[in-house]
Amino acid sequence: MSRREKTYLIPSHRPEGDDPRDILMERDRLEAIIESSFDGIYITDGSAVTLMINKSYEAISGLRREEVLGKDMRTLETTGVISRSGTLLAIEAGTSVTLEQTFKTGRRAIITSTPTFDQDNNIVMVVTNVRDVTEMYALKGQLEESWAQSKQYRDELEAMRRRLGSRPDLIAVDAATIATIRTADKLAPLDATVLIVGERGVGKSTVAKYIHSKSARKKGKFVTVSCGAIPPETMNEELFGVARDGEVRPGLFETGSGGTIFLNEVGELPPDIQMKVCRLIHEKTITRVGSPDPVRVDARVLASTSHDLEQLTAEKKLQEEFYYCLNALPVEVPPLRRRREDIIPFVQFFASELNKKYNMKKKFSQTALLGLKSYDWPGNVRELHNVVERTIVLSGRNPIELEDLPISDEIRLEEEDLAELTEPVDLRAILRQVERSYLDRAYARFGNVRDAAKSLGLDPSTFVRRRKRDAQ
Ligand SMILES: Nc1ncnc2c1ncn2[C@@H]1O[C@H](COP(=O)(O)OP(=O)(O)OP(=O)(O)O)[C@@H](O)[C@H]1O
Repeated sequence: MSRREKTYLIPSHRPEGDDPRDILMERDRLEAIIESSFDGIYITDGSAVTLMINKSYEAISGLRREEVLGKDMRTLETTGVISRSGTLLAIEAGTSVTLEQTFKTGRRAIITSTPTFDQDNNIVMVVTNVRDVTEMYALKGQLEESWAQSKQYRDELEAMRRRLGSRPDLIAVDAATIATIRTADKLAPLDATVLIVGERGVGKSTVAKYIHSKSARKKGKFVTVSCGAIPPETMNEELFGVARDGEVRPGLFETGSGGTIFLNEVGELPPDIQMKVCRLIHEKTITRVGSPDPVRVDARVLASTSHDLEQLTAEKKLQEEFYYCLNALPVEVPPLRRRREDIIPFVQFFASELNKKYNMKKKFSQTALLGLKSYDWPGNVRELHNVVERTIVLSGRNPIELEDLPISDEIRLEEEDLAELTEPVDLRAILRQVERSYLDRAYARFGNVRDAAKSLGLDPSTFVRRRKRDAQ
């Protein structure tokens, strides 16, 4: 800044006898204070001609010194350099004026113009404090956007909860799981065979039960047939029942009449049984062992597999007809590692169930939770349940730490996993920004620290301290 500009700063009149060197030093000191202010400062003389602006003003407004220095506020207003002049309003009103100002650069600020009077009550100077609100508006925009987004999520969750209302034990937080549940919702009322596909322990039986609970057959039985667990020699009798020597023993399929039959690991069924199940699906009839008479079984068939049925068909382990019989409406339950947002809710859900069961109050530390979230879970939800149970029962510590997990050796927390841990640091920064905008707004509204602090329930010294801190 040139000397000539500086001479505007200190009024030219001075008491007789003052040393001009002292005055110059005093002026420099004042200059330095104004220049180092975080707020923008804009000073005019009593007739609204610009005397000085500081660096912060340039930064906030995007205007350059030479665009405004020596200019009358009326000119700046009419040429659109600034929207409305606080200085002119303050001169007119004879008191402080606060308003929002837009600059020709598109930036925005809250300004407070305060007139200074001489002994004869003439305005000699107007000092305007300028606070940047561009960032605040950007933040406000971001905040509104995330509000809108979280409202959308809340609505979706709410809708999902309404649908899951009768099944509070069904965890579906990750978008991938929600998509699976949506598909299940569409298929549930159709009374058609659905093939539920997914790795071991992902929740295929759980989805089958869900479909049953949302179907017209929900009041009927849900009969699970563990296809791999029934010895082949007795399978026919167990599934289709026996009618021999006037004695009838109904099989599993018959007990499911009126409800749903769930064929778990359907690929394990031997070929002769596969064709009989096809008949059950298409004609809703079976024949008991020992009798040629058809018996009506009005059941819906759901099936699950963790194998590639197409490959089993190519290998001739699965009859082609049976494959087409099953595969018309497939639903995929993704592995847990592809729906990681479910992991922590699962842990919390299982932990609360197990704490009740064992009368404990164990919790997992945040790092342990992130460790669990980062693990790949080859055994999916079933493995997760086992790990949570083992840890709750065996760990001597509360909260349970990462090292207490039986899988801790296999967990490698990467930086991106820990990003969730460092989130509170970002959050703190965001909160500071929000706090700052509130402090600034209050100050702009009341024009003084005391009232602004009071409006926010703070004492003035805290208000000043926080404002200073948040500005850094
Ligand atoms: N979405 C879910 N909400 C709550 N619990 C679940 C969910 N998915 C799975 N589980 C629980 O995880 C365990 C394994 O689930 P489930 O038996 O449904 O898996 P699966 O895929 O049918 O297993 P498998 O392939 O071994 O037959 C069960 O204890 C089940 O209650």
